[in-house]
Amino acid sequence: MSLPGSSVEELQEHLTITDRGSLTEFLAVFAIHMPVICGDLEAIERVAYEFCEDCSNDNIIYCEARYCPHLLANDMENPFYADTKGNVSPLEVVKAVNRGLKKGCVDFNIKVKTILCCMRERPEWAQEILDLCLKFKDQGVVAIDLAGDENLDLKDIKSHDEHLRVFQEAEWLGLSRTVHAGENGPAEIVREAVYDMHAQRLGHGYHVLDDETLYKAVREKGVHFEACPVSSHMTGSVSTDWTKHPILRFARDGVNFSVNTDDPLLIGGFLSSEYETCTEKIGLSLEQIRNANLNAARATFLPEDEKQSLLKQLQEDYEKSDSSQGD
Ligand SMILES: O=c1[nH]cnc2c1ncn2[C@@H]1O[C@H](CO)[C@@H](O)[C@H]1O
Repeated sequence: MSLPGSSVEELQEHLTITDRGSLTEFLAVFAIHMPVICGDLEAIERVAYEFCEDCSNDNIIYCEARYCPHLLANDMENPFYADTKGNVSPLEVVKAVNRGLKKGCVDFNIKVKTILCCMRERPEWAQEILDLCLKFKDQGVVAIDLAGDENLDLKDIKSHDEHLRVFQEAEWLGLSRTVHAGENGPAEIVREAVYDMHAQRLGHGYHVLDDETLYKAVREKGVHFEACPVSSHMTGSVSTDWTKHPILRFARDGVNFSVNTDDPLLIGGFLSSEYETCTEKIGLSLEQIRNANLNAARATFLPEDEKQSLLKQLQEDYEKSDSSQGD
């Protein structure tokens, strides 16, 4: 295996992004570590298992984690990250992730579901990803996503027809949908995600603010914004001035948004560091962060009864924490 650095600490320096750059630079880091686990089912299962441990250590009680099975597989003619073709299919990848999560959820007393990502640069994978979502609908896969660099699509400001088709089919089949849109791309991609791809949630979505009419419409529609404060800054997707961060406006306007981590390995922190950024840099209040978490629970892709019990648990925990502070 070839990896930069001669110790874990040195490797970490290559993987953790400390300077603000572009989304393209941000995504380029995946090329360092992904070839190491790509096609290695044992490693993939272990990563999924340890992900539960990391979540639990950060006091997370429920999480929807997203990944693209094809990026971890190596059985295609041109594997994305592997140097050579192997025999690990996207199906085997999903099974390995499910095994790791199943065990991890029990051992660390946490609930983790998954969202499978289509990639903007590989529309030819989309149908198989939809098929995998449907196949594993009762085994932890809760939704379909579209990830990747939005600027790739900017030539005609439109996503690939195949992605539109697959998301329309997902809606038709009753599968939940989220789309990375308006992160570094324009408001038009948000419009497309909501109206042409029927996204109930948006990955990031910040640039909706460039179009006030659209902003009003999606706000009224109750579309949920999955904001990722640290990464939004690292990818250069928002202003360098933290106090002008889109989520401040979202919070003020009562927009349905939540606080999430985007690629903890790259940003070198987990959910608590996002909260820290929200309070210390952006200036959100504790109340606003709690509201964001309640929004997150309401916007989960869980069945209604599980959603209600998650909401109840959060509310009870917040009340408990308030009353213990009053003592
Ligand atoms: O912030 C992001 N915007 C767009 N694509 C992303 C972002 N973070 C990660 N990925 C891409 O989506 C895949 C599944 O998570 C990752 O492997 C990466 O290629």
